[in-house]
Amino acid sequence: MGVNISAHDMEQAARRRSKTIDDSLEAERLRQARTVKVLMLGLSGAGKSTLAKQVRMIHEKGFADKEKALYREVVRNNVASAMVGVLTEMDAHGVLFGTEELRQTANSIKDRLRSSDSHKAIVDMRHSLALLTSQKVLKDFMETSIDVETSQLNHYLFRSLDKILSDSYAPSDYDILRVRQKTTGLNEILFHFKGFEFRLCDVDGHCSVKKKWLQNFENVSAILFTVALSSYDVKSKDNDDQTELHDAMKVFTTVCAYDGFRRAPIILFLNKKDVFQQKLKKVPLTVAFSDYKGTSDYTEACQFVQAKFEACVSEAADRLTVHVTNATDTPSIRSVFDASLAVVLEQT
Ligand SMILES: Nc1nc2c(ncn2[C@@H]2O[C@H](COP(=O)(O)OP(=O)(O)OP(=O)(O)O)[C@@H](O)[C@H]2O)c(=O)[nH]1
Ligand SMILES: [Mg+2]
Repeated sequence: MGVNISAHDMEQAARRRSKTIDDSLEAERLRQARTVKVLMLGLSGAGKSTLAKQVRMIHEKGFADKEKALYREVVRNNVASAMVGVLTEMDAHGVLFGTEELRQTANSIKDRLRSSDSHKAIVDMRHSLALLTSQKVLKDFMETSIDVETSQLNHYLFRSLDKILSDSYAPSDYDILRVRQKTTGLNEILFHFKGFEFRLCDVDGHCSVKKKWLQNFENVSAILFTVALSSYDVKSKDNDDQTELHDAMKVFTTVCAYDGFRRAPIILFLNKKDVFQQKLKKVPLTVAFSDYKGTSDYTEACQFVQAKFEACVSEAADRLTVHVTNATDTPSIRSVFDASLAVVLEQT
C-alpha cells in the first residue's frame, strides 16, 4: 500500500524546514551580535597573559586541578631559572660564597639545573637551594646588582621555596599570576559579561610587532594594548640608543593608525606600575626620555609616560582609554577590567 503525501503536506514540510533554517540563522546572527572579540597586543613580557589569567579567575571558574598541576612545573622551572640566573650573574661579577663547600654546592646546582628536567632536579636539591638562598652574600647581590623586576620575582620565589618544593605543592592563584611562561601563537579566552560573550585573544608579543599579521584580526571589536612601564630602562633590541618603552610606543602608533582597526576602541594598560614605582627610586626616567624635567615621583613620571602614549594617537584620541595597572593585583584589575569592558560595549 503506497503512502499518499499531498502537495499541501509537502508544502508544509518545506515551510517547516525553511523556518528551522531561518531560526538557526537568526540565532547565529544574534550570537554574533552578542559576541565581542577583544585583541590583546603588546610587546613580549608586557603582561598580556597575566591579564588573561585574571579574566579567567574573575569571570570564569579559574584553574582546574589538572591545570594547576601543569603550573606546578612552570613555577618550579621558574625557580630553577631564577637560581641559575643569580648564580651565573654572581660568577660574572666575581662574587663568591663564603666557604669552599658553599661554592661547590653553587657549582653543582648550576650544572644540574641547566638540564631539561630542572623542575624535577630542583626538588631533589631543595635543601642546598634553601642553604644558598639564605646566604647574606646572595641576598645583598640581588639587592644591588640584579634589575628590580627580576629581583622582585626572585625574592617571591625564594621566599616560598619550602612551599613550592614540597610534595603536596599546588600553586595558588597568585603563584599562577606571578610565573613567567611565554605565549606561543594565540590563546583564546571565552567569558561572559553583561549578557555578552567575550573572546579575548592573547597573542605572543612577537606577533604584535608584525603589521602584516594584524590583517587576521580586522574584525575585532576592541584592542587592549598592554605596555610594561618598567621597560623604560631595558635596551631596545633593534636600536642601541632606545629602550623597550620606545619600541612599545612605535608598535602602539602603528596599531592605532592601522586602517583595519579604525573603528575599534583602544584600551591602553600602562602596566607593571609596582615595578615602575620601585625602579624610579634607582633609575631616573631621563635614561629613556632626555626631555623629562620632572622628579622621580611616581605619579609625575606616570603622567609623563601616559602623555607620550596619548601623543602617539592624536587622531584616534576619542577611541582611547588609559589605565595604569598592576596585572598581578586581582581586586584592582577586576574593577579596571570591568570598566574597560563596559566602554567596549558602549562603543561597539
Ligand atoms: N610585578 C608585576 N609583574 C607583572 C605584572 N604584569 C605581569 N607581570 C609579570 O610579568 C611576567 C610576564 O607577563 P606575561 O603576562 O607572561 O607577559 P606577556 O605579555 O603575555 O608576554 P608574551 O607571552 O611573551 O607575549 C610574568 O612573570 C608576570 O607575572 C605587573 O603589573 N607587576
Ligand atoms: Mg603571553
